[in-house]
Amino acid sequence: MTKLVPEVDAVVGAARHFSFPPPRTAAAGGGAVDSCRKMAAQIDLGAAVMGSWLDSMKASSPRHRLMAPLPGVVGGGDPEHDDWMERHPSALGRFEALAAAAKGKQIAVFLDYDGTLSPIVEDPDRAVMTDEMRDAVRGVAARFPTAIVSGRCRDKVFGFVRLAELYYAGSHGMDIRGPTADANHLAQDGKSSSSSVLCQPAREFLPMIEEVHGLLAAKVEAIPGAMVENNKFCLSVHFRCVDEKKWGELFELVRSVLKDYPALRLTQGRKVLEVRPSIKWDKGKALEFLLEELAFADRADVFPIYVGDDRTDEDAFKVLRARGLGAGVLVSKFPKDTAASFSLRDPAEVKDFLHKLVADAAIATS
Ligand SMILES: O=P(O)(O)OC[C@H]1O[C@H](O[C@H]2O[C@H](CO)[C@@H](O)[C@H](O)[C@H]2O)[C@H](O)[C@@H](O)[C@@H]1O
Repeated sequence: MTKLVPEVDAVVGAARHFSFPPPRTAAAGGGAVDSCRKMAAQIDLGAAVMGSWLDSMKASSPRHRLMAPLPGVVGGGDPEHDDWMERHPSALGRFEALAAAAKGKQIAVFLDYDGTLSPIVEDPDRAVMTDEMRDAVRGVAARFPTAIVSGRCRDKVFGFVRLAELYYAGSHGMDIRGPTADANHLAQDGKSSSSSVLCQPAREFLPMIEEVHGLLAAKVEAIPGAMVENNKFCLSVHFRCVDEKKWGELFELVRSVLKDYPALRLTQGRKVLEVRPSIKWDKGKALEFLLEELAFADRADVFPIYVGDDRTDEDAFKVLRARGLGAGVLVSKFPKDTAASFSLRDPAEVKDFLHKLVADAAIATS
């Protein structure tokens, strides 16, 4: 039986009213990472249901936009907006509360790339980061340990960010490397060094991913606008530029290829189907690994801040919430079910937030 199922239920299940700081739960409290390989166990995801996948693909493009509040009106007069903003206040508007919770603690910053540091665009190869955003990330990295956690291939996201002093967790956390130089040094060839690779829990899947990439790339040619991106340990099948009437056909095509690869699973991001190894590893596990790597895992005086916009970032938000640690910040203009505590509307607000973090740290140490 083919083992594919959308991961939307986990996100929907997170739709509760949360206070800040988030409550500690016993469930995931102690989960220190011994080694990435040890935690990469196989999981069974059950059977796929075509209808629910199509619903999920449609839900990856919400139409109900969060309005900027009108002067004197809490949320622009929209009760849904007001309710959502109450549960996920702006990390800028409530910056003082967030800074107060972090006061005296070691901050560590984890940043998703697409939709967080760069705006979503039609062509994935053109999702560049502005110099202003790079300056903001550089400033944060000079103060706090900072990581990029992306679904992209590690070298590709490094090519966009080009800051050697960061940690990079590519392929949804399945390819982690540490900083390669001090804050003023950029890699000469625009590529990252392999000498600082810390964790690759899906290495044995590389030949299979290559093979499936070839099969999928050839097949999706039949669907105008569809495109397969090779992210090394996972694949992205993009449908942003595909006519909605063809989404079902595209999904069936992907499923027809994956039925012969039960060791792979399918998840979903923003107008993208993600083909990944069926190992129990995601951005949440990558966050745990990095906290361990930084020797922060067992410290109560650590305040991780994770900023992301996508369903795949929910795994990291859930880790923070389960541990009662730090703050998850969802980047979204739309009310979404999320385990994050705070929100920001778009990458421009992310940039302002990063600047504020640096300014606040400067005041605290002056
Ligand atoms: O974890 P992330 O860094 O957010 O990466 C997730 C996926 O991001 C990219 O796709 C998304 O952004 C594209 C460019 O704006 C957009 O065209 C696409 O529709 C989005 O899904 C990237 O291309 C994927 O490989 C990543 O998995």
